[in-house]
Amino acid sequence: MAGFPIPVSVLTGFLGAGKTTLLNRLLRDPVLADTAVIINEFGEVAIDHLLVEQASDGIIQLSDGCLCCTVRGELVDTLADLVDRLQTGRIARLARVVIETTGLADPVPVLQSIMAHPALVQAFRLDGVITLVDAVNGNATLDNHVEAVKQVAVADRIVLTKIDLANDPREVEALRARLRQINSGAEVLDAGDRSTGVAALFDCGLYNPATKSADVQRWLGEEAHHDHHHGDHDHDEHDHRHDSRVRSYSLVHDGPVPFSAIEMFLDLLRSAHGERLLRMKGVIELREDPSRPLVIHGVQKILHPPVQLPSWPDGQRGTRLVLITLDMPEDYVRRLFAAFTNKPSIDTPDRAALEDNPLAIAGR
Ligand SMILES: Nc1nc2c(ncn2[C@@H]2O[C@H](COP(=O)(O)OP(=O)(O)OP(=O)(O)O)[C@@H](O)[C@H]2O)c(=O)[nH]1
Repeated sequence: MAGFPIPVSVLTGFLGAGKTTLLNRLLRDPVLADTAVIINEFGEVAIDHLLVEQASDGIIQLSDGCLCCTVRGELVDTLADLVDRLQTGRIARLARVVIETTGLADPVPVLQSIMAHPALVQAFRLDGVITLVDAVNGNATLDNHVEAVKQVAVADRIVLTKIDLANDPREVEALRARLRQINSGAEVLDAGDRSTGVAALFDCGLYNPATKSADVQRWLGEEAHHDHHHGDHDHDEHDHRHDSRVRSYSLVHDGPVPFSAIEMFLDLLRSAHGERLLRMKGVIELREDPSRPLVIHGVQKILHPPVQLPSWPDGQRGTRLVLITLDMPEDYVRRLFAAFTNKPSIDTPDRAALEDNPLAIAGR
């Protein structure tokens, strides 16, 4: 059906980080007409809801005058309901969905619920995760809550809010450095900047409707261009104890890889460490069809149905995977990848050995 899959953006950030404030501002942009806003609200009064409504001119109405849905039950039901309304003509157009998660939420299950649902995965595509971090409380929040670190780790865009309230610019810079350390692939933007608008925050997906092309480099983030990780934490481990649990790194292989090898690599990774794999995205040069890159992305054990692009958009072939992990032994992943791409090092079992007995190399 025309118009599908509908891009979904997930707006997350800790309690009071400024999600609703930013959303209200964004919704004034006419580009966001025909956007449905889903608010994952567990508080008493839906103040967010009212605020969103006030700023809502031009946005579609979902039911009796309400433009946003407040989710208390299942997010998947709300999304399925939106599709149903669209298909039965009760909504004329639905160009985009924005899900504002509750502040305490781990965003990974939200992403999973879209990807794991056979019908929803056809109707929606994940555009990106926008994570807000409060410049005043951000450091303490990251210290105290691993969920906050996860929110930063899985982000495609990070927005620093309340910089105007911060007393010490050096602390803001330290926070900025910390965010880059946790997630070097995501752009870090300032909420107060005029440029931090719709264009900067949406369309993080692989396919960019503005340029009508796929931008692999932008989608994967700069991390993909360095075959090394950024997990060398020179911070005090006591202060930043959660940060070091989260790693983002890229795996790069020049030259084509057989589909079976990639499939087996991903299967092993997901079965051995699925819950530790927060997010994964990548492009693969297939031996069977090297001119058409295979695009994969996944959340934990769930892999979005892979798609093939008609050609290599930026001319740069090869296999590039970006992994964001929690408590996953990076060494294991690198060895596994090397084994399947036939680059065994001296102390790494080769692919045949892995296929014979995959559990024998379970990590360390
Ligand atoms: N000075 C300043 N205040 C801000 C900024 N962003 C948000 N605020 C204020 O911070 C408070 C919380 O903002 P909200 O937008 O409600 O935050 P939220 O993340 O939606 O909050 P929850 O839904 O409770 O998690 C409000 O009083 C906002 O006016 C900012 O950049 N600067």
